[in-house]
Amino acid sequence: MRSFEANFDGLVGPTHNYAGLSFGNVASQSNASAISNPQAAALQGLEKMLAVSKLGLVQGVLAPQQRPDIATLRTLGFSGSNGQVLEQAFKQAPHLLMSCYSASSMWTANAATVSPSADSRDGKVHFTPANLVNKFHRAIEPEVTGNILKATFRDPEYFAHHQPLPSHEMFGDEGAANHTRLCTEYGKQGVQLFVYGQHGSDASKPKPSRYPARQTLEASQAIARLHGLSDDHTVYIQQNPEVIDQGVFHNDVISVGNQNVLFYHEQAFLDSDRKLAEIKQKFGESPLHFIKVATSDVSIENAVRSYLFNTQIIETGRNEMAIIAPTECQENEQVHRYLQSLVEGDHPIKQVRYFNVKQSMQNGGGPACLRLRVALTEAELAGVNSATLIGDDTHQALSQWVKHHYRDRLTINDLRDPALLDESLTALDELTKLLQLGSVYPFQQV
Ligand SMILES: NCCC[C@H](NC(=O)CCC(=O)O)C(=O)O
Repeated sequence: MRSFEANFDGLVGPTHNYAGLSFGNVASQSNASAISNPQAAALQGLEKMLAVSKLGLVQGVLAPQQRPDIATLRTLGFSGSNGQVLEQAFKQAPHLLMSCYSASSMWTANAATVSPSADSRDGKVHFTPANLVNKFHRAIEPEVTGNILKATFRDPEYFAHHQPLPSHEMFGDEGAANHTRLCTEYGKQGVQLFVYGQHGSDASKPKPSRYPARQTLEASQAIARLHGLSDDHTVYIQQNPEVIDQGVFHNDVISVGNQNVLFYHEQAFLDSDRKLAEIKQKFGESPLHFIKVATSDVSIENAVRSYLFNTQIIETGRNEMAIIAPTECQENEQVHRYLQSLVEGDHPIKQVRYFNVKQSMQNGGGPACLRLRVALTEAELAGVNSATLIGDDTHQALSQWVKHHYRDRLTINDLRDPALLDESLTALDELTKLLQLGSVYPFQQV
């Protein structure tokens, strides 16, 4: 049966703003308090989705979270009418208000880890929502993420949905941003790479000193167990703590893989040679391309600034791939030069396409952060909620919905405005109808 990779991008929510919430994420910190444009952000994302679907890939969309998360604000002791809750939080603890308003669920690479049926013992596609415990504004995502995933990947015959891992730093889990799968064909047994930032239960092991490591080995191991993966086809690699300290807060800021290609910076991993040999041995005899980028070609600073590795490598034909890169890669002289030479190399990557996702980039999310990859067979695709799949019609309907409901300017001061809450919930209620999701949001369940 035909198999392929589908990409499910996060739809940017109506409250997209720059709050400087992510310590260790250079872009988020340096754009704290900048003025955002939620409408442009959502439309940029939708343009990318349509373009990828026109390249022949199956493209879907995942709905955003309910923001503001008024229930969490109430749990934290703010009370009265919704307007009073917002005003009290704004005055007493603005960082909590900003957290409960964040549109961070747009980065669906952090929504979950996904294992395709070809690798799982029970032959199902497995999903585990990431607990995102390292950042408060993201730790409030997993429950609704689980609802949205279940409403999107609906058919229990094909899809297994797990609970997020326990909310403890020992099991810090950031989802697919720290996970890559190599394979010969999407529907054949592949090798899953789990890249972790630190050991959760052994303080003597290497770890970064300046910025947090968000993913633990213990979390990755638990997911491999839940998804029924075999040890013979699973590799755990530690991320180099030195690059985390330079702003590489997820592995997908320093490496990306697709099919038989692993594209990575020479400083990405600890114990690189041994780990790459393990991947090769577990991958088997078929050709495997390790594309290593030297520091002399692209510095870590330029990799972090341009998001060279936060690109999507997609299949465009038999053994032909394209890179979907942010326009920041074109604007960075060293990276642009590198990409021009890359497509001449002896490997399947033949072209680079640039996309403007600047609204997301300014918060540290590139093209790859915006998508969750789900390898599927034809039969599994038939079990997906078809209203969430992107084609011209859905693209148009969603773009109109965005233009109708979203503001084109948002500052931190606007978050105290109760009208923003009403606008946001009205928009989301309509969205659940457009995408046929049912009542996935807390405000729809009371
Ligand atoms: N995969 C990309 C994730 C980017 C995300 N940024 C943020 O949450 C920034 C939010 C803000 O600062 O307003 C993060 O760091 O987890």
